[in-house]
Amino acid sequence: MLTVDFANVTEARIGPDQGLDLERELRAHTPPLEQALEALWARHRDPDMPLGWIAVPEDTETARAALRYREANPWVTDVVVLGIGGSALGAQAVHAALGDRRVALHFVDNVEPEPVLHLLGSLNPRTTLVNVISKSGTTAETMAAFLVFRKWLEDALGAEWRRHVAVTTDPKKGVLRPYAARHGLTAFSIPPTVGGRFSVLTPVGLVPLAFAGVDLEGLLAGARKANETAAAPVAENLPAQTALVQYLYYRRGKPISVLMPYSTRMRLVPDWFVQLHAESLGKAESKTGSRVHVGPTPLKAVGTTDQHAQVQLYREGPFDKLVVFVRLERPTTDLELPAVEGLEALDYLFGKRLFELLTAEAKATAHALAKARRPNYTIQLEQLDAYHLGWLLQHLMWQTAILGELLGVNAFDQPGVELGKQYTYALMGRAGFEALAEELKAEGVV
Ligand SMILES: O=P(O)(O)OC[C@H]1O[C@](O)(CO)[C@@H](O)[C@@H]1O
Repeated sequence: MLTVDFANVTEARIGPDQGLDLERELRAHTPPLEQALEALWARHRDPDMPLGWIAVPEDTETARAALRYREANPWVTDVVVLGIGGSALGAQAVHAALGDRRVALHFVDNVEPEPVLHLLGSLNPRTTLVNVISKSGTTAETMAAFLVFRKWLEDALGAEWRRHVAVTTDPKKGVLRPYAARHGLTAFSIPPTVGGRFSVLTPVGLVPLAFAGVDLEGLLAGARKANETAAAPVAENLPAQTALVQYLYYRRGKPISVLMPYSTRMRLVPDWFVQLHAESLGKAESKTGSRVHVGPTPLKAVGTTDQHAQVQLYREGPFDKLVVFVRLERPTTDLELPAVEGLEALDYLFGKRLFELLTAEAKATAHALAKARRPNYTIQLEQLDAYHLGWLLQHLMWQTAILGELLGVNAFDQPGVELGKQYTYALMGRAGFEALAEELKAEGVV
């Protein structure tokens, strides 16, 4: 089960000035929420709409293909994922939470030379598979990494390098697809209707996660469950409800949305969430073309770790945050805290279990924030497994899409990152970008 405890956003818990009368708000906002859900569901199979992520969990064949690929390549000890943003963050998050470590996954999502060289130096090319992932098949960082790793493989293996590369990209666009065809490389397709940050359950995530031993069918089944809740009436529709709470607080002077799982294993889920919310919702223009400059600022945190780094600010700083906790209801395994003679001051811990302390810390922090009139709600997962993580990820995708509808923006483009990419091309001397290079010179950038 995935449930949400909204007690700490209610007026009863945090006072009328910061709290919501949730029942009233839900009633008042049922029409726009219904409209948002209808708009998303009605177009989710439209080949011209970027809503393919809704149907992705039904595609169990891709998961089977990923598993077959893993089984056909038992020699692999290390998978290097070359990808950035939506082409890396989802798999990284799931891998950190559930990867079994029999095959090591490495993510190259930056172009800083030292870590790349360090990784190359630590790998055996004979047992390494390079999975280059790019929806557009053009991203400079990913392409640069591919140039490096492809040569590294060829230098060590000669013509055999081809068996060590898998390409995951758009079925038609970009430079990778024709290159893969020319060299007979294994290639997986990212459905054109699924944007990068919504693609964790496509081959983008499924191929590396198959090697990491993750239960792919579990992930998809959990995501299908999230779809079920997103199809429910608003009164039982969790993604609609969390989107509404996010929306109302954003409109009421809380521009920052924190995601704080109480789990080191889930520590990278907020990184994935940050891209999801930031690129989807941070927009200059509304769907009707008016200037809006909207978007909650997503912030990442991990409990309990960040209790000792960020919670001071959350509790006493500006009243500008909505904090969302993610808490597990039971551990996968646990540890008892032994009694130690001479440390009787710690006897409140003796005989207790680590998970009990973790849970107490999460509940205590949520309540301490509420006492300081800081709204927060808690997403509760029965346990950390593929099913519940798949459910959470798809829930957050739904929340983002619904929030986009409420804010009146297109949640599926990212025009704001384009100019920076073009300036990079100009600085790197790419043909066709001479005018921009001149502009940069005239403006004193170079
Ligand atoms: O998968 P691609 O096309 O290489 O893109 C990587 C990332 O770059 C962006 O286009 C811009 O940051 C993201 O939306 C995307 O996830």
